Amino acid sequence: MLDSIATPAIAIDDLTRTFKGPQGRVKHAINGLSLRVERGEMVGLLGPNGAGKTSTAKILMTVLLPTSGKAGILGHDVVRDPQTARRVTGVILGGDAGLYARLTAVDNLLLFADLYGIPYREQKPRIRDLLDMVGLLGNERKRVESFSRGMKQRLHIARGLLHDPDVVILDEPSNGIDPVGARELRALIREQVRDGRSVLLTTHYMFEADELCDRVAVMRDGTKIAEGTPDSLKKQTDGQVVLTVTVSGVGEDHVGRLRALPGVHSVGLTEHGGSQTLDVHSGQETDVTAAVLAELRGLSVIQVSKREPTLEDAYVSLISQDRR
Ligand SMILES: Nc1ncnc2c1ncn2[C@@H]1O[C@H](COP(=O)(O)OP(=O)(O)OP(=O)(O)O)[C@@H](O)[C@H]1O
Repeated sequence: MLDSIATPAIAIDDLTRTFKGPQGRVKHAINGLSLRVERGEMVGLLGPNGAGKTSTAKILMTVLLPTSGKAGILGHDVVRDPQTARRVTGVILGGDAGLYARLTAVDNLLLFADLYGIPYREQKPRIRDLLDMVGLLGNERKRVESFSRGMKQRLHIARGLLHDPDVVILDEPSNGIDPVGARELRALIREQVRDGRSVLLTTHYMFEADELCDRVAVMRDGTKIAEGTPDSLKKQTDGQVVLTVTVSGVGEDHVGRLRALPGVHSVGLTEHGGSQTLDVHSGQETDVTAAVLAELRGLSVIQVSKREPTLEDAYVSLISQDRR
């Protein structure tokens, strides 16, 4: 049933990958993961640092072997038939790896077109189309070392799509990209699905997953702890409100005391240079505002507001529930 219309774009079954840690201790980077990406679907793989997202992406890219379990791209097993799996897969990474800084954009693409075995006469028109699509025409004769991070990322996309793959794996593509560049990047990613490609996206940016993905899977410690549409995950926080407090001077002891308050489900703390944001999740039936502010007495509270839960809130709630 290889590559038939019923074959999922990506099929991962009971996948495990272990590494030897210090003192020979076995560490499960992936622990029994099963996941499908259907044809024409974009699925987000979310999770905190060390959850196993990149290890999963690497197995799909055929650069890391699984310890057990199976993974296939369009029915091509990544261990038994890595060459075919690679041929149908485009890989788009974040950061500097995978591009030659001293070469121009067009020379980078010509080099990879050779590596992908694209016939010589097709290379130039294909490269021109891709440079046009990612908005780099006019800069194609400049060396990559002179490119901004956003321009490099657009070149990564062109590189990943050179051999016109049906399936695309994006590993944290917008890491370190400024908000305008990241928005352009999201539009480019969205176009890939419109063109009929199937996409697996790993990201730390919840609004990106919410905006782009048909479904998301949340991993923690190598295991999938939740899966569904962004809306279905948000619904799990139905009946919750988030009290957001901009403050400075909050420590772990404050967070611990806030978590213990009656009616509080979870607490998130984000640092932004001089200030901090506390997100306190609670049920609608209990107004925790007064109790929270009492715990923060003596600190400099800048702003207090209430809002509906976002995908990020659902994610934080899932991750902290799993911790308990
Ligand atoms: N080559 C390796 N040797 C030993 N341990 C590894 C290796 N690669 C990954 N790990 C471990 O496996 C676990 C999962 O790592 P992985 O990079 O897949 O997580 P991640 O979800 O992609 O994290 P991040 O969001 O930080 O990129 C981590 O504990 C990591 O330290």
